[in-house]
Amino acid sequence: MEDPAAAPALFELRITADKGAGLFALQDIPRGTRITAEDPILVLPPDTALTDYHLHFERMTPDQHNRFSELASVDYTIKPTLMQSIRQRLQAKYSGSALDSAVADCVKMYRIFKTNSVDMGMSGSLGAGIFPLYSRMNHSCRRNVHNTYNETIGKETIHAIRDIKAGEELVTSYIHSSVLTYEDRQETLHKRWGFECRCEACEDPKFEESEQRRQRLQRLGKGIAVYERNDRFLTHFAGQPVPRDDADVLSWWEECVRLFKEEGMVGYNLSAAYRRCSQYALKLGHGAKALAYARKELEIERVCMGDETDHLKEGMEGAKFWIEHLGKLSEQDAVIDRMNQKREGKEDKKAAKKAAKKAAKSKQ
Ligand SMILES: C[S@@+](CC[C@H](N)C(=O)[O-])C[C@H]1O[C@@H](n2cnc3c(N)ncnc32)[C@H](O)[C@@H]1O
Repeated sequence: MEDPAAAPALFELRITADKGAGLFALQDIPRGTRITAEDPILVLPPDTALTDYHLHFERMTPDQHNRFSELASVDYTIKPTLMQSIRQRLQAKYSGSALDSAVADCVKMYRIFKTNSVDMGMSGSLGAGIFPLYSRMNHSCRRNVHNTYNETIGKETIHAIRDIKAGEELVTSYIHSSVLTYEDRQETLHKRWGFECRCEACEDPKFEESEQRRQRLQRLGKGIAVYERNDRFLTHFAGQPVPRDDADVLSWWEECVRLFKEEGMVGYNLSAAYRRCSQYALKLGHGAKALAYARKELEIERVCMGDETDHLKEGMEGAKFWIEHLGKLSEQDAVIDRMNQKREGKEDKKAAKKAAKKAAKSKQ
């Protein structure tokens, strides 16, 4: 078996001029390559209260503590009432200067955790984690890698979503709703991660085209949401054009696919759009088209995650399970077709017999 430690490194950690540390490719990395699959340094359960952070901090080994403490940190403001609650909580254990430093450690830990953590599981259902390499990756609104917590293998993975050249920085997107326009992205990134984004998308000379695509994606998304919730009176989206019927909504999803691809958004958004195309094609009775879209979804899923997707079985979330489902439907259709043919055959024979009898009678 090949020793992974002997393989040439795909990337290295470098200090940048304006973004702190970041990860940089040491060789060309083809689309779909799994760049890392790593274990967390620390995981906090969902909805951990700030007043409980110290419990997790105290449980860390010296090695975990050192790796964690080296990470970047944004100086989030903490309300005086919350500071008071942390203090009260820690008073049971510490006093005097030890109490002051325990409070300071708790705040420090909170800031590092919030700056560097990533959700694990669907909408953070498994909590949030700090991962040694993920936590060193900078943001881009047009990322070149996809990161996800893969529950099947229990690791955070990073995959190349396009061919990456040696020397390029590996950049992911910190924002889930990647169709945010420039202003909204800047606001979110500044508030949460304390920086002004000057990524490829934000500094694009064809900025207007990108902005128009994102605005169009937002409008399509809103119209589709109104149609799919079957609530044309959603006041929030008043005045929003809405697809007329299923054929129309399929064409809207197809436009989303085109725009996501043009924007280089080759991730969850694109695979979800392919799924909707596949579902509407099926609803409209176009089985072959539904399967073709499902295969495209699977291709994107593999690029972003690899093949270990058993955790996506429930509700056919994973593309391979959707494809299996489509296969079963077409098997059922084939059985029904065969039954119909058999029945029609019997009916034809009966009719022929009857006609022959009638002809014989009329000859007599
Ligand atoms: C998860 S850390 C990323 C690694 C970090 N650069 C380091 O030195 O460890 C997030 C922080 O990195 C910086 N950062 C990430 N993406 C950036 C970008 N596109 N422009 C400027 N700063 C960025 C911000 O300070 C942000 O709060």
